[in-house]
Amino acid sequence: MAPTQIATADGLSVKVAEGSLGRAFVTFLAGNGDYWKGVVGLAKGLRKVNSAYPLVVAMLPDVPEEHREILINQGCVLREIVPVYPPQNQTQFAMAYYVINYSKLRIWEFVEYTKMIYLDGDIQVFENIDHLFDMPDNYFYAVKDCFCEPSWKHTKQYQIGYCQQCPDKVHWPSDFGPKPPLYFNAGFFVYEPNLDTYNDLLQTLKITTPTSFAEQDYLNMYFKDKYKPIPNIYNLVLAMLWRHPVNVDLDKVKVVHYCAFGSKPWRYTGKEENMQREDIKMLVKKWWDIYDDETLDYNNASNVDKLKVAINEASGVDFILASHAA
Ligand SMILES: O=c1ccn([C@@H]2O[C@H](COP(=O)(O)OP(=O)(O)O)[C@@H](O)[C@H]2O)c(=O)[nH]1
Ligand SMILES: OC[C@H]1O[C@H](O[C@@H]2[C@@H](O)[C@H](O)[C@@H](O)[C@H](O)[C@@H]2O)[C@H](O)[C@@H](O)[C@H]1O
Repeated sequence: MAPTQIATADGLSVKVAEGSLGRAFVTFLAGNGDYWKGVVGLAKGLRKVNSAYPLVVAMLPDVPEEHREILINQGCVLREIVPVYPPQNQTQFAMAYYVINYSKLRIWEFVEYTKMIYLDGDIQVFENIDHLFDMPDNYFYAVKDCFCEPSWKHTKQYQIGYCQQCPDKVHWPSDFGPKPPLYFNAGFFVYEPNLDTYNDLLQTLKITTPTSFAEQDYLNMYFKDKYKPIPNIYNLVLAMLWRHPVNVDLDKVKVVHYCAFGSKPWRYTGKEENMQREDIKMLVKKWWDIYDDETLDYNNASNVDKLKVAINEASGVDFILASHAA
């Protein structure tokens, strides 16, 4: 396959063969708000669990230079991406800003990597999950979501109390047509970058009517035949703690997804519903313990860590050149 043209920090232009950079984690960052704190926490969390792979940040052009420098100084490999927008439509997204999440689709273009694990910026990894890269290729691995939060109130599932987390509690009525296929949370997934898939994702999006959970709905439709559920220890959607506690063994959870309303650790006030729960307070503290741990900062990292990043930094685009030149 054609090599990828990349620029190195010293201005040389080199070609990197597709797949030559192997495996990496990747997250998505947009805007000049405070999600960069989530990405710093994620970078430090992956370092704490001694992951063998770097963290790539797919970021929109609106991420300010100050935040980029912080992320570079925390050993992140920054890749600037162009936004992806869905077709113009009157859709009411569950959250208005979800429209920017379609830009996640750009990560299928990162074909200098053979396999990547995508994590939202509001996710923390508390135990090593490198073994997930060894799962068989050609599938889309993710954790089943839950339909019981009010953010689902527009759906038939929510209205009749049906949830894939407890399919025997309320059965799907036969006159509603076929039961919904298994549905994953798009905040964490294992996938393989591929240009054919990437181009088809973008082309298919142009003829797909947007729906309330934006790119999460779209990815569930697109990968419905390749989707393989993995245990929720790899992406604990926090609402599971009060919606389906019997499905959660917190002692075994490796990855926590701070997506419940009011649970973003860097914004936590404890005032929202469920946010005074002891388990929530414990998980928010666990996140802060990593974020505040200076021994986990990149400048205190091992040389192996720095070599890992240096090899991958070569895959950066011109803006790394620009930031060093600034
Ligand atoms: O202003 C924003 C909003 C979202 N995001 C990214 O998009 C992901 C998904 O958004 P969010 O976490 O709010 O979705 P949730 O899983 O909480 O519904 C975030 O984790 C970030 O990685 C971002 O970078 N800036
Ligand atoms: O753009 C749609 C988003 O949909 C998902 O978030 C939702 C989903 O998990 C619901 O089930 C929860 O009820 C809700 O709280 C939560 O925000 C993904 O985590 C996020 O990355 C992104 O794809």
